[in-house]
Amino acid sequence: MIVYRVKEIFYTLQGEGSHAGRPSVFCRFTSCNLWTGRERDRHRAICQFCDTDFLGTDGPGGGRFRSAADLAAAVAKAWQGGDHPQARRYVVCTGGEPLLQLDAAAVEALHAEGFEVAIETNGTLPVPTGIDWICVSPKAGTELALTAGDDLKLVFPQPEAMPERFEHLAFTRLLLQPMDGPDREANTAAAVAYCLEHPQWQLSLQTHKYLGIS
Ligand SMILES: C[S@@+](CC[C@H](N)C(=O)[O-])C[C@H]1O[C@@H](n2cnc3c(N)ncnc32)[C@H](O)[C@@H]1O
Ligand SMILES: Nc1nc2[nH]cc(C(=O)O)c2c(=O)[nH]1
Ligand code: SF4
Ligand SMILES: [Mg+2]
Repeated sequence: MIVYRVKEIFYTLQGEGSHAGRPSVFCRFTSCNLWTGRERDRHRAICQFCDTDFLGTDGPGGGRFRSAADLAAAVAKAWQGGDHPQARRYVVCTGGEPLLQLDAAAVEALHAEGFEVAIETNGTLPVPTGIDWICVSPKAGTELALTAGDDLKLVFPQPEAMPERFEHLAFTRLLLQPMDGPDREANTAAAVAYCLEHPQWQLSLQTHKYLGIS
């Protein structure tokens, strides 16, 4: 039986959010509940601005893993940082929407391989126990199932999901990330202006795109 479908597994720096700059293995799960991933469906998706190819299992390190232990072994194989007393191994589970697949067994197996486990999620699905770092990125037109965590990283601007709506939630940090696409420059300027006026919000840039790394 195939348990986990993964688009790609790769080692890079976390580009976004509070852990930007941290060496990380990215485990990108296939599929999302807010878009099919097909360009022809984008205009009618709930989430229309996605910057990611999460379809299939054909990326570097991707595949179909038959158990949590197999998945964790593939993640461990991708880690290139060795072991150091001041740097725990770090895996970022993303997608697609990782919470369609990531379960307590996978989190446990990743812990057993020595990883601290982070997740990037749209916040619409319940989380399994044991995840060490939760980043929720809310999407207009959806209801949040996850209203507490570490980073709340809002892609900006989304007219139907403005920052005020999320300020009362129980997150350690509130971040605005400029929406990439044809208006990235204007969106970045608008996000800078918003943070300057509302200092409870901080800017999150997608630094990997500026650096030209994955
Ligand atoms: C591709 S998503 C995968 C994880 C999950 N489905 C989610 O939406 O959080 C990873 C991160 O990229 C952000 N993102 C996606 N498209 C973006 C865009 N065009 N500009 C800026 N951030 C984007 C998401 O909001 C999320 O924080
Ligand atoms: N370097 C890098 N940092 C990231 N942070 C979140 C990402 C994602 O796609 O979830 C991402 C990504 O795709 N690459
Ligand atoms: S929820 Fe995340 S993965 Fe799904 S389409 Fe939106 S940004 Fe992409
Ligand atoms: Mg990305």
